[in-house]
Amino acid sequence: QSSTTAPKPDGEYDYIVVGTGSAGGAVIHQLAKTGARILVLEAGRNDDLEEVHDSRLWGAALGTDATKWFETTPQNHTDGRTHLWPRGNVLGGTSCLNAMIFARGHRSDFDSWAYDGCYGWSYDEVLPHFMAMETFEPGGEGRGDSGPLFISQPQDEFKHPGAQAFMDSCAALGYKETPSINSDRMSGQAWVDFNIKDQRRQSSAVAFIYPVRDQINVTILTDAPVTKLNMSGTKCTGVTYLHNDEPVTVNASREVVLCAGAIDSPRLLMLSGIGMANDLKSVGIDTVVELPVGMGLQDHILGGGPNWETKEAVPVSHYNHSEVYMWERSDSRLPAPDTTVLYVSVPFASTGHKLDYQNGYCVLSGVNRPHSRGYVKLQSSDPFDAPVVEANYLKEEQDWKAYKWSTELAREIGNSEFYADVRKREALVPESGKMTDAEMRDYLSKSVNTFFHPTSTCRMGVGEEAVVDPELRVRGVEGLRVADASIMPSITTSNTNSPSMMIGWKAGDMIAKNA
Ligand SMILES: Cc1cc2nc3c(=O)[nH]c(=O)nc-3n(C[C@H](O)[C@H](O)[C@H](O)COP(=O)(O)OP(=O)(O)OC[C@H]3O[C@@H](n4cnc5c(N)ncnc54)[C@H](O)[C@@H]3O)c2cc1C
Repeated sequence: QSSTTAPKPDGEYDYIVVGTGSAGGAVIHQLAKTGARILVLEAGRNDDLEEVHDSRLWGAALGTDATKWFETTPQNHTDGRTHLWPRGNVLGGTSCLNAMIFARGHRSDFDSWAYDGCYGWSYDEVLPHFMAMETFEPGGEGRGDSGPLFISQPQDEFKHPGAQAFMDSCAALGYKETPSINSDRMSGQAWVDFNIKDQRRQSSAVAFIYPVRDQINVTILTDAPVTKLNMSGTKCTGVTYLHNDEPVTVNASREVVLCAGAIDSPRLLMLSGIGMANDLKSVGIDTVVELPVGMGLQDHILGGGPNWETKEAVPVSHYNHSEVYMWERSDSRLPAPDTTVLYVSVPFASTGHKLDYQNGYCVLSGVNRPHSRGYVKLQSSDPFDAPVVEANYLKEEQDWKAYKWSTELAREIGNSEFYADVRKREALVPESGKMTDAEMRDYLSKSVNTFFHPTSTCRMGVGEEAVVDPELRVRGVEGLRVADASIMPSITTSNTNSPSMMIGWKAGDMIAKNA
């Protein structure tokens, strides 16, 4: 872990924001406008790396020091494999690594949060925040036209032929196209919205932090890992972070806002004595406030089974290799989609499978309303020790059903006539294309990959499961909020960048209102 050598912050700060990811960037943007004195501490590096900015290089950013890696425990239902979870370690956090699909979520995601007591978080109430933060290039009802985050769609002249074949296959199977994944109807096949402007990534750093970083009230340190939240009784007074490898204490006169993401936010809370007493005791930490920190972890599965070898090289995507998605219901009795399928213009398999060719395409299959939940726990009281990450993929039978349904749909799409000219053969399945139930279960468990969407480890709510209240204040603690993907009571149906940004934006507004 590197440590900052920038001049030490010597001022007084109203707010300390820990982490500059999807949510943190939006918090900083909104708080900066208030004129309050803000210190931003980011553990990772600066974002001066081409791999982070060129949208076509997104996979390459994973091979740089802008990425750090967590690993799950061996998973019972994924053939005993562990799964690597990359996270952004850079100004802009994981918004600098992600595939740039911009999907807000289904109306029912937010309505269910509100129904469970998270007042202020229903779809109608979060929509103005989604709208305020964006400028949607094509425009339209329910979309923003003056926010700092630029959102576009693939342009006709650059659309990928394999993506077009996906749209045609879905239509031929009877599914209805939707104009945008962020329109009133999320279900159906669509050309995606993405946070890309002129082949450049709109990370939360570029969109939210750059416009305010030179303001006199904003101090930003990168390479400044926070190791602990400082507590005086049950009040959070500030943080300790590493400066020139030395621990330094800084105070916040108003609040500390924790935006370290779904693994590191619960980790920092637990390291500071906020967590489950028995677990903390087992690693030698005294409990200050007992809360179910780390519990409730969710992630989407992204299955990498359905792959096809092609006769020739597949054209290179002008964008991010995944220009089309379809969200659908695995059971027509469901009120909202619980699965996704998406075309990718390169081969992609999980660690459970090996592909023995270069040229190909795949149709990935996702479980987007998972019932399974896991946890994050500390392994020790050392802030740099890896945490225990138990994903519990496919623990609940309902998730198997949804996964099987979406994988079968993905196979149907990839085997359709619309790929007949380019397809050589389907990989990873018997030549007949048919599998027994046992073979299918084996294929599915080997295909499981993460969608890279961990959430819900510091859940917002009003009951015993809640770590933060609907204003995102840590329950029973003064001067401390959490604002990032960890606060989602349940994971959104969508990919998680857009809702994380909204959470940060809304948090900034809520804090500013109380200031
Ligand atoms: C490979 C990949 C592809 C993805 N693709 C998509 C996609 O296409 N669309 C989509 O919507 N989502 C996608 N996601 C998921 C999405 O990017 C994340 O859900 C989202 O960025 C989470 O935001 P966050 O604010 O919660 O956390 P993060 O963005 O991870 O931010 C946390 C920040 O806190 C910092 N931090 C952590 N610990 C400390 C500490 N101790 N001190 C100081 N700072 C600290 C980190 O360095 C980081 O900058 C993808 C993710 C990955 C990894």
